Amino acid sequence: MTTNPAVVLVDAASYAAAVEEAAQAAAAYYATGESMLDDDAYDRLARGIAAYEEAHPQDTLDASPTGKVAGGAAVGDVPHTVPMLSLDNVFSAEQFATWTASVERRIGRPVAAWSVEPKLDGLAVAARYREGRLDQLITRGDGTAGEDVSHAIGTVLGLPERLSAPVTLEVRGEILMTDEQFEQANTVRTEHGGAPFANPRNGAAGTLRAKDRPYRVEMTFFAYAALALPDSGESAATLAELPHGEVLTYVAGLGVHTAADTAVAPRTVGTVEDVLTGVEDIASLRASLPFGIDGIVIKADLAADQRDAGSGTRAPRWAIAYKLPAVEKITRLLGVEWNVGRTGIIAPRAVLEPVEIDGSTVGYATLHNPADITRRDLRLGDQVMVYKAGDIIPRIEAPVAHLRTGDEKPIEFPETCPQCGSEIDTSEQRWRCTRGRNCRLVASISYAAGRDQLDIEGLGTTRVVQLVDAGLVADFADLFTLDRARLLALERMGETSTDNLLAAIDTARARPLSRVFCALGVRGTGRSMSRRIARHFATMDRIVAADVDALQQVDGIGKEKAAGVVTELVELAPLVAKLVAAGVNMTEPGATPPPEPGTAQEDDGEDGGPSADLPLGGMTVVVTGAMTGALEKLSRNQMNELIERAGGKSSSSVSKRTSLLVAGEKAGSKRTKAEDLGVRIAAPAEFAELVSAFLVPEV
Ligand SMILES: NC(=O)c1ccc[n+]([C@@H]2O[C@H](COP(=O)([O-])OP(=O)(O)OC[C@H]3O[C@@H](n4cnc5c(N)ncnc54)[C@H](O)[C@@H]3O)[C@@H](O)[C@H]2O)c1
Ligand SMILES: [Zn+2]
Repeated sequence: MTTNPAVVLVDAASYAAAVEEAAQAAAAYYATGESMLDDDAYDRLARGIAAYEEAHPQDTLDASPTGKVAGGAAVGDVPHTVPMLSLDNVFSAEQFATWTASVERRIGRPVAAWSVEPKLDGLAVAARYREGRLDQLITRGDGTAGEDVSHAIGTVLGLPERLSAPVTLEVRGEILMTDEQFEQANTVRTEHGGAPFANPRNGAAGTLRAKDRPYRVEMTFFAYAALALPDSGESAATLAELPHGEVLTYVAGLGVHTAADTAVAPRTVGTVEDVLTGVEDIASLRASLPFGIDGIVIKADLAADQRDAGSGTRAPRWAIAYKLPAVEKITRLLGVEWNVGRTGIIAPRAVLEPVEIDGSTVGYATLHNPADITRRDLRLGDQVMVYKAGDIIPRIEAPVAHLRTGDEKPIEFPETCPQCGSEIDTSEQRWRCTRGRNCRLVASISYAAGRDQLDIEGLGTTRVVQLVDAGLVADFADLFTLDRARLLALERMGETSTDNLLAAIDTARARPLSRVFCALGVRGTGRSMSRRIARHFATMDRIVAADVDALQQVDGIGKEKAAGVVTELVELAPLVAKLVAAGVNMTEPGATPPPEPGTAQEDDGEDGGPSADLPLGGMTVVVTGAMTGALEKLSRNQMNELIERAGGKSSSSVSKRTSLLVAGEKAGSKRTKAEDLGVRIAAPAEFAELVSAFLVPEV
C-alpha cells in the first residue's frame, strides 16, 4: 500500500504559505467540516510541512500542524481528565512491524495481545455518564480541552441517555453518519433550502455543532474506549485494569453501541501475523460497509502494556492507525450523459474531470436517476466529492457547496429519449423510454437508415417506430424484404409514400460496402473508420473473416479495438447473412483487397501500397467552407468518401501534416491556419478536376 507523494516545499516562503493553508483547512474541517481540501490533499500538504521542518528545524513556525492534535486548529473550554489524543499512522506491513518492535523495545517485553478494530471516519467525542445518565458530551478539541456539545444528546443513535447500570464513567468514541443517515441528512437539508454536506464526516461535524435547526438529522455513535471519572467509585479500578477488548464488551453491556455488531467487529489476536490478517479482512470489507472507515486501529490490548508504553503529546505509543488509501477526492462535474439500457431505462452518468482515487483514474460516476440529481442539488461545474472503493462503481457523494463560484449551471434533463428520440415515461423515479425494449431496435434501425449510412430517404424515427411497433422489422435487414401490402395497411401510408419508401430502400441496396458496414453500428466504427475498413478489405466476406491481426492492419485500429470489432462481428453474422440474402451490396467500389495470407506478395516497388498511383495517394486532405460546382451537392461525409476513393486520407483539422486544404467560400480559421503553416490550398473547382476520375455519381 503506498501513499501519495507529499507536497514539495522549496523555500521558507512556500513553507509559510503551506502552514497557513493547512491551518485554514484544519480550522474549517474541525469547525464546520467545510474545508477546501479533501483529506488526501490535506495529508500531502501536512507531510510536506513536516518534511520541510525536518530539513530546516530552525524555520519551524508556531502555527505548524506538526505534532498537534487536530493540527492545532480546534479549541474548547471543557478540560479532559485524560488527554484525548490523535493516532500515529503506518501505511504498510513493514512500517507496522517496525512500529511493533519499537513498542516492545520500549516496554521491554513482547506485547501480550493486540486488538484490531475499524478506524471509524467521524469525529471523536467524550460522553460523560453520571450514575448511568448521559450528562455531558464534549468534542476532542485540541486534546486537552474540548467544546461542550451536550445539545446533541438525544440525536445520536448508540449513545443512550440512560445506561443499564447506574455507573459513572466516560465513554469515548466516534460520532459519524452512516451512508443512509448522510443521504437522509442531505435530503432534509436541501428540502429546507440548505446546501448539502459534501460527505458523511463533514455532515457529522456540521451537525454536531449546529443548534436550533428547524429539522433533526440522525447520527450514530461507536464507542472505542472508556475510562473512569474522578467520582467513578469502585468501577474505576475495574476500568483501569480491564484489557481493551473487555472494556468494549463492558460498555456494550451497558447499552452503548460499539462496532461489535458490524461486519468489522473488533478482535483480539496474539501475533503480528494475525494482526495483519485482521487488517486485510477489514480492508476488504471497507467498500461494503454502510459507514465510512479510513483505516484500522491496532492497540496493545492489556492495560499494563498500554501503561508501560505511555503516550506522547499528540498520540499514544500503544496504538497505531494503519491507514487505508483515500477513497474520496474532490473533482469537477463536467457534464451528465444519459445512457439508455437494454430495457429502455434512461440512466444519467456524471462526467468528471479525471481524478486518481486509490490507484485508478475515475472519469465517470453513477447518478441513479433524475430525481437524485435534483434532490442532491448537483450543478454543472460543481466541485464534487467522489467516492470510489474496491470494485464498486464510483459515486458522487455530494457537491462541495462551499466551493461554488456562482458560475455553476443547472443540469439539463433530456426531453426525448437520447437513444431513439421517442417520448420518455417520467412517471417513475427511473425514467424509461416509451419504446422500452424496442428502444435499441428503433435506434439501431434509425442509425442504419441515416444519412451517413444507408441514406434511406423518408425513413425517419417516427416511421421506424411505426414499423417496429407493427412488428414489421426486427433488424434493419428486414427493411429490404418489406411487404408492400403490409406497409399500405399502416396508418398514414398511402400508395405514394409506400412506393417512395420502397424505392428509397431499393436504392440503398446498392450502397458501397463502407456505408453498409457503417450501418451495422459496430462500436468504434463510425463513418471514416468504416470507410478505412471497407477500402482495406474490399468485401464484407473478408471483413468478417478478418482476425485481430488482420484488423490491426487498418490505420487507426489498435489491438483492443480490433478485438472488440471481431467479437461484435461474430454476433452480427446472422444479420450480415440476412443482408446478403436480401441482395444488399457487399463490396467497395474501386478498392483492392489485401493479398490473401500465404499467396506470394506482389511487389509493386512502392511502399505507398495500392493508393500510391491514385491522385491523392499519401496525402492528408482537409475540406472547409462551402463546396461549389461539381462538388456542390456533396455532404462533408461524401467529400471524405471522395478523398478516400482517390487514395487520400481525410481529416477535420489543419496541422503541419495536412497536404492539401480544399477551401470553398466562407472558409474561415482553417484557411488562415493553412496559410500560416504554408499548406497547399485548392479551390473546389481545382480539386474537382484533380479527382475527376473518382467523381462518380453517388449510388
Ligand atoms: N480536509 C481537511 O482540510 C483536513 C484538515 C485536517 C485534518 N484532516 C484529516 O483528519 C485526519 C487527521 O485527523 P485526526 O488528528 O483526527 O486523526 P486521525 O483521524 O488520523 O486519527 C485519530 C482519530 O481516530 C479516531 N478513531 C476512529 N476509530 C478509532 C478507534 N477504533 N480507536 C481509536 N481512535 C479511533 C479518533 O477520533 C481519533 O482521535 C487526517 O486524515 C486528515 O486528512 C483533514
Ligand atoms: Zn428510446
